[in-house]
Amino acid sequence: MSLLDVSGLSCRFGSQTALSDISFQVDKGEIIGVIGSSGAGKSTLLRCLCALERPTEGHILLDGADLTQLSERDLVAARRKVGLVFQHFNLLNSRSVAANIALPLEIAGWPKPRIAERVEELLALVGLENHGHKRPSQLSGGQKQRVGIARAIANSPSLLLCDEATSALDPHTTASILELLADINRTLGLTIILITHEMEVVRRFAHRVLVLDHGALIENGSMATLMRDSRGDPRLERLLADTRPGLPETIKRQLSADPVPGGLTLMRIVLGPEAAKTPFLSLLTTRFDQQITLVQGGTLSCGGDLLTDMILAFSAPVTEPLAAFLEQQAHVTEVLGHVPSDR
Ligand SMILES: Nc1ncnc2c1ncn2[C@@H]1O[C@H](COP(=O)(O)OP(=O)(O)OP(=O)(O)O)[C@@H](O)[C@H]1O
Repeated sequence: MSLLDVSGLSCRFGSQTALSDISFQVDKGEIIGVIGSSGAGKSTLLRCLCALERPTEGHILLDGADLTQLSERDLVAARRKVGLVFQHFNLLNSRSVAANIALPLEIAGWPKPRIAERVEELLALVGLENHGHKRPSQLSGGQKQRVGIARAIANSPSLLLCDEATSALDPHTTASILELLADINRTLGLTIILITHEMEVVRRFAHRVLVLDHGALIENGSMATLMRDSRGDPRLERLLADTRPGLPETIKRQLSADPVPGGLTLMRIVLGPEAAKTPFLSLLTTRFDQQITLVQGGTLSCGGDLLTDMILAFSAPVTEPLAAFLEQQAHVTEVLGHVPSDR
């Protein structure tokens, strides 16, 4: 049984539909990235998943309990199963770092000595051993988010929801927070749903991607699947644009849909984890009478897997045997167009 089973979820505010008939499952230990442009419904989904919003229709089963059917009293207990990490940390500056982390444990009625022990354990887990006595205002943004994460996992939730958890951080700090979350996922087996508008974060961190668009779930798969399905879908192409190798402007200007006599054919090729380990380019050159140039791209880390996402220039028209070979070896092949060879 899945840890989380969302079925037929819709949420409307008057005539405004924020979520429309959404269904997906999440297994224990998965890291899911939820992405979509502004107004796609990400925050509404997050609020439904932590039972802060009652959906208009549908069911949300977390550990077998339907959040949409629970009484207010049972919801309090159910909400403890969901940890929340916020974009702006939401720490209380009137309390020390340790007391911020202790807060959910106090609310849950833990005895004081056990709280102190647990807080020490959590401070060590997030790499803030000697910072417990400080006020949040004395910490950097990355350290504040570490406190936010420690507080969110204090009660050992089944699910950690991260709401734009890295959007207020610089790229270096973002990387260190994602590393911490990946560590927590690996060591504690904690299931994580990360809601963000940053594709790069999803690409590096998530095992699976859910794409929301105008309240509908339009994609649910690995990063490799998303790359394949994005062909010809402007909504997905737009989301992926910043995170994929693109053509330089000078080449783009010369691109034609029709073959150019004596020119080059430009193709986007995505290789899955297995093919990404093979000497793919030399294989192509030796097997087929072609000169092949790497125009852009290389190997990327995608949620723990390696994918190669590249644009290649082929010196001669792509023959049927070559096309068949590419189709068989590559996860995605897409002819982008043709350019003169003296570009
Ligand atoms: N309480 C509300 N009352 C009315 N409309 C709402 C309410 N909450 C959300 N909406 C509408 O539902 C749609 C989805 O909003 P939501 O905030 O979930 O999107 P989002 O993907 O999180 O956007 P953003 O990235 O800008 O935060 C939007 O059109 C929004 O205006």
